[in-house]
Amino acid sequence: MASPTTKNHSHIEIDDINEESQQITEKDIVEKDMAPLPGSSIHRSSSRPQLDVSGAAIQGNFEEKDPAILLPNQTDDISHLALDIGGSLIKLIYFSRHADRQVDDGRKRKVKERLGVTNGSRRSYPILGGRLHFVKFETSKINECLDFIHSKQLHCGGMDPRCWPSDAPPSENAVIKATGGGAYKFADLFKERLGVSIEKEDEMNCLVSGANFLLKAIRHEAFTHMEGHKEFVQIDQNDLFPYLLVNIGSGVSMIKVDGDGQFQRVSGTNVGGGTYWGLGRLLTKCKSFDELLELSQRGDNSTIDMLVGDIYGGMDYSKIGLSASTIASSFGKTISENKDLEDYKPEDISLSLLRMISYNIGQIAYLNALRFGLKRIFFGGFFIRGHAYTMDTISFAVQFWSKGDAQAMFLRHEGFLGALGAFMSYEKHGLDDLMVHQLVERFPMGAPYIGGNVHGPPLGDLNEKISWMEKFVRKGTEITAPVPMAPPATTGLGGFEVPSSKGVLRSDASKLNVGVLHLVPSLEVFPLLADPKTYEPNTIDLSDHGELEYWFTVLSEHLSDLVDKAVASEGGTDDAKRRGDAFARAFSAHLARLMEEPAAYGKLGLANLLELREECLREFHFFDAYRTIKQRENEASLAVLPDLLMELDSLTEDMRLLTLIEGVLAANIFDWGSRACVDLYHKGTIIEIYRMSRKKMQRPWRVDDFDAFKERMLGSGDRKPQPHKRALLFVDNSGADIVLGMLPLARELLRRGTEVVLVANSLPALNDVTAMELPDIVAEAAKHCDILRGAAEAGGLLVDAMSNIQDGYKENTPSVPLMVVENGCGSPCIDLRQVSSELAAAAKDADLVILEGMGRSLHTNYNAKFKCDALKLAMVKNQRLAAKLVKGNIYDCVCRYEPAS
Ligand SMILES: Nc1ncnc2c1ncn2[C@@H]1O[C@H](COP(=O)(O)OP(=O)(O)O)[C@@H](O)[C@H]1O
Ligand SMILES: CC(C)(COP(=O)(O)O)[C@@H](O)C(=O)NCCC(=O)O
Ligand SMILES: [Mn+2]
Repeated sequence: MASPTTKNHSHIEIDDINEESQQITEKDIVEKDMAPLPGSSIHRSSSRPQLDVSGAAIQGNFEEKDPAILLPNQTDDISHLALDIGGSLIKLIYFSRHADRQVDDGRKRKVKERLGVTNGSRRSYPILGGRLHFVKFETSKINECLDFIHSKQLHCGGMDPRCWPSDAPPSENAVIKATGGGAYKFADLFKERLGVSIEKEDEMNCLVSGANFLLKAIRHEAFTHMEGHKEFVQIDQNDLFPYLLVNIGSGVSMIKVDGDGQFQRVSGTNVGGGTYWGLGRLLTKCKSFDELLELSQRGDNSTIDMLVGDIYGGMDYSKIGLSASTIASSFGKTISENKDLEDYKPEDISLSLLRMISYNIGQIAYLNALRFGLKRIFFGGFFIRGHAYTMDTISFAVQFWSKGDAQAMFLRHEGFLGALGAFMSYEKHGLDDLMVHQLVERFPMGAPYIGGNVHGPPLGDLNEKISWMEKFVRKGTEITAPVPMAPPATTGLGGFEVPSSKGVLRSDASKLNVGVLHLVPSLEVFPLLADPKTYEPNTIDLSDHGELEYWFTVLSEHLSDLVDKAVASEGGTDDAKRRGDAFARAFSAHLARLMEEPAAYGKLGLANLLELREECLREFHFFDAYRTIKQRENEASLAVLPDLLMELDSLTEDMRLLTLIEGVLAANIFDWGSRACVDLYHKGTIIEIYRMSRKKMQRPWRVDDFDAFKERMLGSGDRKPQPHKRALLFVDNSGADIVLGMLPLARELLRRGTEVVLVANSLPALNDVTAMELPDIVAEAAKHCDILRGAAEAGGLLVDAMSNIQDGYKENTPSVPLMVVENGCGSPCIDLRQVSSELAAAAKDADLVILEGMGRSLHTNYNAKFKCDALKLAMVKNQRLAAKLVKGNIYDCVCRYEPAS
């Protein structure tokens, strides 16, 4: 019987949030390896501490997912912290180890044995997980930075990452990598205050290795931003170089990048971010950079700038392509009038200044690109600050001067390039070896609200985090989403109109356009994808505003029911209620944030939203909200399974196959993620609903390739086809769905000599069955079925689970095996670019893939093409999706069969 499982979810860490400032700058990124990487291409200085890996041994169980490495001969204290101390801002990156240790159950051991799963794919050494946190401070407030490092003991990183950060004081030779001018300027202060030495890394080198890493390893890193429209650019790793990197910090560096470690600083300009902020501050009396930026949004630069129209009596100078609204001379109007500074609106000054500087940088950048024949220009640095108008202005300049030949692109981690490069220069981290599919982006609870500087000690535990959420939410109006989308507005000739004042630039929020990137070294690309390069998991692209609005409403309306289930799953205690409330607030805030700026967290599809919801639940320690429901439905379904099997066995082969597919589709109605279905459940018992659903299974289904599938399975006439060798069944919900739908189908395949691998979620999501739960369910079902029993035994599934089952069966079929693998996901949808190594290994011999359920086969993968035969089975439990995807109605069914492509 499926029992509620308590998985080890401790890898879901709490992001540190500062209560005092209500600002967070923790941009947790990447987890990383601890082992040195041979042949790594980034520059490494010989003076840096090296890891002594002699005598390295795996500590603990070799079978463990990410066993720690013991380095007995390692003596150096190697810091897990890197800094970029610039003229304006300090960028800090630190590493924290994943605290999780996955449960190493019997199923996993068996699967590894049988499928030959390795730890990670290509490596000869084990990998330690972890993640990088991204923080920034104003350079003028360096003491806050030092306090932060001290409070988190970031400078005391010992070598054993499992107890890192440690409480041990830094040893004599503790070293922190740092780049930027402050690495020189503040070296003594670091020694004095923290007792650590700063090891300086070259700034340009760091910028380049940081940018190369981001462009290669992070899927939605680079984007264009034109006329308010943000579009992510898929970078082909093999066609990245050469490019121009323009880092707009206090000053501006322009670097021609030809490869890893191959670059030349070809130009720069002293008119940069420091100029905007410095001059702006003097001219407007603004107290912060963000205030200045916000002012610009309400400004009208035509009161300050001399426009072409001012010179040409309101006319365009069309002969040379200049519209009347083009700026002829920045600040030019202020000379001809008898006015003082006070007579100008600070808003107008800020805008004029912003345009002046952004255009200028865009133009110089383009000229340098032209000098070297570079088509692509990436802009980084914190001057950009994710600000739509700044990006539009730069893009416009590049487009205007290049006549559309060159393209400006921006980076989501804009200001962290140098710090990232400094971090990567630690020999042991080897971030540059990471593959894009090993990074998973997560969005911490604070993401919708905060960003900015850290003051005071970070938050510690869940309780503090909830209080913070409560306190923050009480402030009501502050929870709005930030960066306004500039409206499409150009004159067609030259120059933008005044930016829209629609929306507000929340000074504290828009900085967090990056989420948390976890490194999961064991993730792999699903080997059976026909073309991983063009594969896009999401069927529904939420960049269509109507679509976005609809799905946001669906998820919002579902929220209270979900909270009820989550709270009940934790015993309905006051603590659970408080957590439930905090979860609802956090998730709603994400939705609000994304409603304002759908691309804030990278390209947004429905699958991302559904996953975000699960992540938010886990963040507030709801590890399995539907556990009781799942258990109840499993029991009810297992009770009727023997009758169903008998009924199936009495049918002819043809009828049986049809009845089995009907059964899968009918049982897919048990979906607690669908509003319509949840309403249904109030109207009858599980078995009644199942029967009703089966009765309604009239063919033809809305998408009905059953006949083609049947022909492949059973042949036609005298032709008896070879059975498939191995089928991967991506299973969906617990209860009837798995027990009365997918297991009987698995049994049929087994009966026909096909090995079956049940592919289930690694973590709970809605009422989906997990890989952990499946062996118990299979064991229970096997009590009623020889085929299942033999196969489960052959697949090593019954070793633990069946230990208390009395043996009453004759082993008359030396079966093909039935196995269970986890898919590496914790969401109702599945992104096949990032699956577990177990699943990747199981896929090697598979020649049939069956995807079941709306999440796995409609919201995601409906359009996926496979190298092998594929069957997609789902009941469409949402009216809009039915109409859009299959031109049908709610409860219509999809049976899509696609032979190997
Ligand atoms: N909170 C902020 N405080 C000061 N400057 C900021 C802030 N946010 C963005 N900026 C802009 O970012 C610039 C600094 O960018 P950055 O990439 O950190 O360069 P640097 O390494 O020179 O400090 C500033 O000159 C300013 O234009
Ligand atoms: C979350 C789901 C994808 C789960 O469906 P399943 O994969 O279990 O068939 C689905 O229930 C869904 O799209 N729900 C939201 C839409 C609605 O409530 O109508
Ligand atoms: Mn489901």
